Formats: sequence, C-alpha cells, structure tokens
Amino acid sequence: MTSPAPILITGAGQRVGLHCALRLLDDNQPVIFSYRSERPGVQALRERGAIGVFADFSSEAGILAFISELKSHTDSLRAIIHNASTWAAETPGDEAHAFIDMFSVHMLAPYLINLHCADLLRCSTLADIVHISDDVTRKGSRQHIAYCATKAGLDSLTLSFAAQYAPRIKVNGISPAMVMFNDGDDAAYRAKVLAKSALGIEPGPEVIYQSVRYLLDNPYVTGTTLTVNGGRHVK
Ligand SMILES: NC(=O)C1=CN([C@@H]2O[C@H](COP(=O)(O)OP(=O)(O)OC[C@H]3O[C@@H](n4cnc5c(N)ncnc54)[C@H](OP(=O)(O)O)[C@@H]3O)[C@@H](O)[C@H]2O)C=CC1
Ligand SMILES: Nc1nc2c(c(=O)[nH]1)N=C([C@H](O)[C@@H](O)CO)CN2
Repeated sequence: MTSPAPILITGAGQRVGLHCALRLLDDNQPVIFSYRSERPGVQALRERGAIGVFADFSSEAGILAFISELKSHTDSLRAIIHNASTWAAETPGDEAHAFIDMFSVHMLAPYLINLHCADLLRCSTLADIVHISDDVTRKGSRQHIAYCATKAGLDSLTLSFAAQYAPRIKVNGISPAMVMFNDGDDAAYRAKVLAKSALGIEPGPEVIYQSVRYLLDNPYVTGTTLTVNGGRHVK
C-alpha cells in the first residue's frame, strides 16, 4: 500500500505546531514541517520520521527558497497548515519593520506557498489548506495593531483561495483566542486573559488539533474560519 501524501505544517518547532505535527504522526500521517530555529521539538519530530525544512519567511527570497527545498522532498501534499507566526506588539521607532515582518510571515508566505504548491495538493485525492489566524481579528487590537491587521489579511486569503481552488482543494481557517500561555506570562496577566472568555480556561494545543482534524475530515466545509475562543464573543 502506498504511503499517504505528507502534510506540511509551518513553524512546528514548538508549541501548537509541534503538538499538531506529533498528533498527525500519531495518526500515521507523514509530516513535513518548517522550522527557523533548532529546538528540541525539531529533533523530536525528526526522530519520529518527519522531514524538517528550514524556513525564514521574513522575505520573498526566504519563502521561495523554502518552496524550492520543499519540492525536493515531495511531489504531492495531503494538506498545508499555515501555523508559523510572530506575535509582536508595536515597537516604538521600528514599527515598519515589525509590520513588514508580520505581513511576510502571516500573509506573503501563505500566499506564495499556496500559489506555488497547489499542484502538489492536486496530486492528492483529498486536499486541504488550513490558515491559523486569531480571534482578535473579530474586533481589532490596541496592543497588537500590525499583528491583528496581518492576521485579518490571512482571513481574507482564506476566502479568496477557497473560491479559487474549489472544488479540488478545500481552504479553511482556525481563529483561536489564547490556547496556551508563554513561559514569561505572569500570574496577573494570566488572570486578566482568562477573564476575557466565558469558559475561562487555558485549553492547550489539543483544541487546535481537534479543529484541524475536523477541517481535514469534513468534505463539505470550505471558506470557513472556525472560532476557538472559549466564548470571548459572548462574555
Ligand atoms: N498561542 C496562543 O494562545 C495563540 C496562538 N494563535 C496562533 O496559533 C498559531 C500557533 O501559535 P503558537 O504555537 O503560540 O506560535 P509560536 O509563537 O510558537 O510561533 C510558531 C513558530 O512560528 C515560527 N516563525 C515565526 N516567525 C517566523 C518567520 N519569519 N519565518 C519562519 N518561521 C517563523 C517560529 O519558529 P522558530 O521558533 O523556529 O523561530 C515559531 O516556533 C500561530 O499562528 C498563532 O498566531 C492565535 C491565538 C492564540
Ligand atoms: N505566534 C503567536 N501568536 C499568538 C500568541 C503566541 O504566543 N504566538 N499568543 C497569543 C496570546 O495567547 C493572546 O491570544 C492572549 O490574549 C495570540 N497570538
């Protein structure tokens, strides 16, 4: 029996991307992942048989170099999961650089990878693109203006590529609110963030894998962005 086409997940060296990559491997799904920094998670994925491809999505050249290296490893893809992301607040005096950096990783990389890798997806019987965005695009963010704007642009790509690639390729999004804190988050910040949702929990990355699984397995969903926010919109 031939092995299924691999799933590409970007930014899988840690946290949500690493969790989802490991869960896909648990399901006997071959994985190709991008990483930018050598991390324990990168080595763990390699030891599970996943193929790691270096990627710096901060420039067009870096994105195209990744695409070229990716195509040297596979001629088909079951799915592409755009997970890579930078969560940066406005940096006084360097706002433009931060905006350009997040535009590149949140919009230009998904755009170019989707355009250049559509033929790889079309070699798979089932084909999906999943954009991981952020619930914050629902109403904007005073503290992360550029981050939110570039994630909103990713939401737009979901709609456009869903229309462009139907019916051969499904294209959907996932919009989480906080699913896992960062190590440096103090108790006061954690309490403040937990109070923003109706359910008031830190669910962990499994809720994103469950959302990915739903989108990959459901043949009648495209152009949809799943809200996974603990009920922030009803709080
Ligand atoms: N964590 C949460 O609570 C929430 C997460 N999300 C979204 O879910 C997804 C996963 O979140 P999380 O796991 O916290 O993400 P991380 O902040 O851990 O980022 C994931 C990876 O993206 C990679 N990355 C960042 N910038 C670049 C770049 N320019 N080029 C290549 N790779 C890059 C990093 O690679 P490296 O480490 O190798 O440098 C990093 O490991 C993201 O899209 C995020 O925006 C949305 C709402 C809440
Ligand atoms: N790339 C990332 N994006 C986001 C992160 C993160 O750690 N990396 N974290 C958040 C926060 O949890 C935020 O939702 C808290 O309100 C958002 N995006």
